This record gives sequence, C-alpha cells and structure tokens, in this order.
Amino acid sequence: MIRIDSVTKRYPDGTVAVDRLSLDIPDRSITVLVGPSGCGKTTTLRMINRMVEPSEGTILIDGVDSRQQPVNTLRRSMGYVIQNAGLFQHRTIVDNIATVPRMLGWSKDKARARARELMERVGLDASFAKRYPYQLSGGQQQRVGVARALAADPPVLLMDEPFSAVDPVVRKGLQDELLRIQAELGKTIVFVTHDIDEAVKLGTMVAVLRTGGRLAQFAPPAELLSDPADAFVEDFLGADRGIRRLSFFSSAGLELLTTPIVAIDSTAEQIAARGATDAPYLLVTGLDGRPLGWSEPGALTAGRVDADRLLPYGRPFVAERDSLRAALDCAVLSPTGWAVAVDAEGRAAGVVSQTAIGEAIRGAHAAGREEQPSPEETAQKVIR
Ligand SMILES: Nc1ncnc2c1ncn2[C@@H]1O[C@H](COP(=O)(O)OP(=O)(O)OP(=O)(O)O)[C@@H](O)[C@H]1O
Repeated sequence: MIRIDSVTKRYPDGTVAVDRLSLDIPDRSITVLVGPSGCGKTTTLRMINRMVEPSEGTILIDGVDSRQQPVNTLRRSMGYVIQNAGLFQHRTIVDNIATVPRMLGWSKDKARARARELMERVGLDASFAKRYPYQLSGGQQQRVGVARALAADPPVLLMDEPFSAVDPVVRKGLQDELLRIQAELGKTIVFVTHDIDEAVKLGTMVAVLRTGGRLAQFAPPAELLSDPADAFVEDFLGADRGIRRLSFFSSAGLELLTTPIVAIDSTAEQIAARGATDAPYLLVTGLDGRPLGWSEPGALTAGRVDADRLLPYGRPFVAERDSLRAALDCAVLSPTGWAVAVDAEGRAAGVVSQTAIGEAIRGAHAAGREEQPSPEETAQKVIR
C-alpha cells in the first residue's frame, strides 16, 4: 500500500499545491486523482516517485518511508506514463520500450524480446517494432508509453493524464486496454485525470481534489455518485450523476418477456398461439435466434414476415452482464421504447419496456443495491 500521510507541498514561491493530503492507495487496484486544473494532482503524483519532494508529511510505500530508499531504486519500482507518451524520437518503438531493461543491464536481445512481448500485451502490432514514434498515431504512441512503463515489471504505475491528447474513440480503447492490463497484471495504478467520466470508469477508488490541493472526497465511484460529500463534489460530478450511477446496478434483476418474440419462419397459427402480450410490437428473430427487428402484430397475421419492413431494434444489451444504464439506453434508443436483451452469443433473450426498467431503477435505488465490482469483475468494466 502507498500511504500519503498528511503531505503538504509548498513551492519556493509560496504556492501551496497540496495541503495536508492523506490517502491510502490500495494495492493492485486503480486509484484516480481527479479535480480541476491546478488542484495539485500532478504534484501529488510526482511526490510518490520523489520527482517532487514533500515540504511536510510522509509517503510510506509498504510501510517504509519513501525517503529511506535511494531515489533510483524507488523510481525503478514505479513505471511513469505521461500525456503524449514522451517517447524518445530517435529510437525505434522496440528500443523505446526496451529502455529501462537496458538500463538495468539486460542484454539487447533479452530486452527486445521483452519489448515485443509487451507490444502484444498493449495491443500493438508487431510490425510497428522497427518504426519511429513519428510514424505512429497518437493513440499508438500512448500504448508504447504504457508498454515502456511496464517493461521492468514495476509493481506500481503512475499515469499523468495519459489519454488526454487523443480523440474520444481512441481514448475509450486505451481505457479498456488499461482495465484489461490491470486485471491481468494486478498493478497498483495511480492515475491522474481532470475528466470525471474517466475517473468513474477506471477508478477502484477516486480521490476528488479541490483547488489548493485539499481532498474533497475519497471513495469508490458508486459511492461518489450516490453520496457526494459536498456541493463542490456534486457540481464536479455534473448534472447527469443519477444516470451515470445506473452503471453500477446490474440488469440481472430485469424481468425479460419472451412472449413478444417470434421467429421469422413462424406460421400464422404459431403467432396466434403465442397468447396475449403487453408488448405493442413483436420482435422478429432470424433462424439463428438473433433479433432482426420489430413488427406490428397485425402485419404478421399473414404468417409471412417481410424482413425489409421491420422497425430497427436499435442496440441490444447483454442480459445479466450489462448495467441498468445500458438497458435504459437501449430502451430510449429503440423506436418502440422496448429494449432487446441478448445472450452472450447475440441471440434474443427477451424484451423489456422502459416502464419495467424504470421500476427496476426505483427498486434498485430503494434497496441501495449498488454493486461494487471486485478486482476480478473489473475486467467486465471493459465491456461497458
Ligand atoms: N514548480 C512550481 N512552482 C510553483 N508553483 C507550481 C509549480 N508546479 C506547480 N505549481 C502550482 O501548483 C499548483 C498545482 O499544480 P499541479 O500541476 O500539481 O496541478 P494539476 O492539478 O496537476 O493541474 P492540471 O490539471 O492543470 O495539470 C498550481 O497552482 C501550479 O501553478
């Protein structure tokens, strides 16, 4: 564990960047430092690897004062990733990643073999190995930055706004990759961002800092969204806090209806025999069980389904795995107002109305049934 114990940083000009900050950063999880510009996030991160020395207070790594070990040893145990990756422009990708192992005295072959292994781990094609950084996109360079930080297998990764400079789609890919890597390798990650969505998505624990480097709240994301400590945190979380909180409720409790589902080869008799259903539309599935689209029940009485005349079903959610937020989103986007649930293979598992989802949301809130994902479940966050 990294214990930040009543740490203050006063720069020589008198600026108090961090003010009596205390945080216990748990092992093998992602702790996010988030807050507005200038609130002391970077300063805090840099005090952990002693690029900045605290003015007061102590930082303990596994119970030992970080000042008691040589600074080089400390830094070697902590990979460091920054915005724009900070790669060596005159070195190939493979040699960028091999930098720290080479410094540690590994042979060139061994260091390069390790670098190639890491390229695969962070989702970089092996063909990039001999390229130079300028021949890669921003997102690919960021992956190289992560691979380089992981090269000597440090237990801790410090990441300072690593994904801020890339577009939203690439950024989502990098975030998913980081969650996957963390679930696989179990690193202790301290991650700085000013983006609350990124903090909620990635963080096992989230520390919200306010200007002046004071801690406003330190909590798991679900708790942050349900119980913001004060008006500052509430404001920082934004207006759609309630919707975002739904990400922490599972869709598993939703009652899925199967009576409104008909296969495309159903006869008029089979359709009529399905009995009454509350659904105003029927969901038509292909022979493989995958949804094709919605049809008005009357249009099916001829017993012949014209696939071209079906209403699109929007995006399905995966029953049991996805959150209530995902289910609600599907219902809102569906032209019929009903969400389609599929199984892991994409076959229709049932349909559910906006009203039923609304009831489930009320029930979940009433029961306070937030699901705190365990580290093993963190990988699921990758999906949605
Ligand atoms: N070397 C320095 N000398 C004096 N003041 C500094 C120095 N470095 C940072 N500061 C000040 O300390 C405060 C915290 O800076 P820091 O970079 O830690 O904030 P941050 O939360 O990471 O900000 P941002 O999100 O904008 O990167 C700011 O007011 C900044 O101007």
